[in-house]
Amino acid sequence: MADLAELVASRIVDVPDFPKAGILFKDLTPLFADGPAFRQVIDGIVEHHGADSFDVVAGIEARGFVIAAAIAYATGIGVVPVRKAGKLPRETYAASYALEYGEAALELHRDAFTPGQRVLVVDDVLATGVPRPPPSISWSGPGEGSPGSRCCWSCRSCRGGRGSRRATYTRC
Ligand SMILES: O=P(O)(O)OC[C@H]1O[C@H](OP(=O)(O)OP(=O)(O)O)[C@H](O)[C@@H]1O
Ligand SMILES: Nc1ncnc2[nH]cnc12
Repeated sequence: MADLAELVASRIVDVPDFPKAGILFKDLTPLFADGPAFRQVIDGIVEHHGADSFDVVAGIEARGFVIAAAIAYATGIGVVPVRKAGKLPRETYAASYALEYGEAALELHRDAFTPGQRVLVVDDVLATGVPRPPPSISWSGPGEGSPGSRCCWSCRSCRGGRGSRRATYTRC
């Protein structure tokens, strides 16, 4: 796991003051672009959680889609997009939250999950950690209470100018 965390850290580029002054942006595009490294990370996530421990994977727009789709393909399960407001065509559940550098609202189709389904929720970076559903976001309706919330990598010291600039990555 330490090796994997080091691999991830080595493929992330820190971009100061993006998208606004004071934010140290963690750019994961080099990790996504490196086939062997990306595969190792996806396999590591699946191994960490256990391929039999979830029935569906949900990815948070937009960078979470990249990871969720890869996990879904690797495990042969389905993927549910958790989207920014207004993108999904049918009835949704929605929740608003504050990002490290703004506001956002996430939605998912009301019939995205069935009761009792175990959902692996993935995203690329956890900065404030507010929008991890659930329990941070209380999705209601079918499937309520059943998902296991997981963020792939949490990023400490993301906030430029606050504390150390050295980031550490831990799988939760
Ligand atoms: O812990 P937090 O403060 O919530 O920050 C992390 C979230 O912010 C980013 O998404 P963003 O909304 O910028 O969207 P993007 O993936 O479309 O770039 C990132 O991909 C996470 O979803
Ligand atoms: N510091 C950061 N780097 C990359 N993505 C982010 N999303 C929210 N904060 C972020």
